[in-house]
Amino acid sequence: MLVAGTDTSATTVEWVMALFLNHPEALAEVQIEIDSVVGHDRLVEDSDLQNLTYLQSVSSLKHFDSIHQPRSHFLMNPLRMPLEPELWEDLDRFVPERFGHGRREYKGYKSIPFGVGRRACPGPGATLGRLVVGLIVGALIQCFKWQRFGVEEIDMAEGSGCTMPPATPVEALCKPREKNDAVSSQFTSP
Ligand code: HEM
Repeated sequence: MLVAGTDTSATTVEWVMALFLNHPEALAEVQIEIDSVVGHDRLVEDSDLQNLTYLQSVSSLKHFDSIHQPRSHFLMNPLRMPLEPELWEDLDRFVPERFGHGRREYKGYKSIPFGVGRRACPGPGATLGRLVVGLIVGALIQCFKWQRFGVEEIDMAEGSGCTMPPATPVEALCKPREKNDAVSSQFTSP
């Protein structure tokens, strides 16, 4: 469980934050969404995720291809599926809406970042991966303002390793959002 759940989630959070840093307009939109769904008095919870559709759409872009190497012996290549132009239009464009408003990337099994069938990533309704990444990214955006160090975009080149981390670790500037002081303090409260 530790092995399946740590590097996979940490790497995906890093990629999702990189996407947000390169698309500040999407970051602003998600912050508005979180503020209106969750407010300023409590941290984002798992029951909120179904209503945070734009957050889920952007996160899906990177769930999309940050999968661990499949352990099954079935002859299928989940790493290729998100890169197939026959399955997906405008592959190189940032289009979170393709996953938006309740649409799921699994529809028709066009992408299976969490596997399928009996050995798939477990979870109540949503997979544990989707849940954990949604909660972490949601809390980071709810509580902090994020920006890149400069005008240069975050490098999206892939490094090596079975969870496919970024080639260059993602670095960014962040500062607490003042109106969320009450919520941020929950990070440190016992
Ligand atoms: C973005 C994060 C994650 C991704 C992309 C992901 C992806 C996957 C995939 C593709 C499989 C199926 C592997 C196979 O076909 O053999 C899997 C299985 C599994 N995952 Fe995840 N996962 C993530 C996060 C997590 C988390 C947070 C946990 C637990 C806290 C977790 C627990 C497991 C377990 C226990 C299995 C094995 C299920 C079984 O063999 O019956 N995963 N995951």
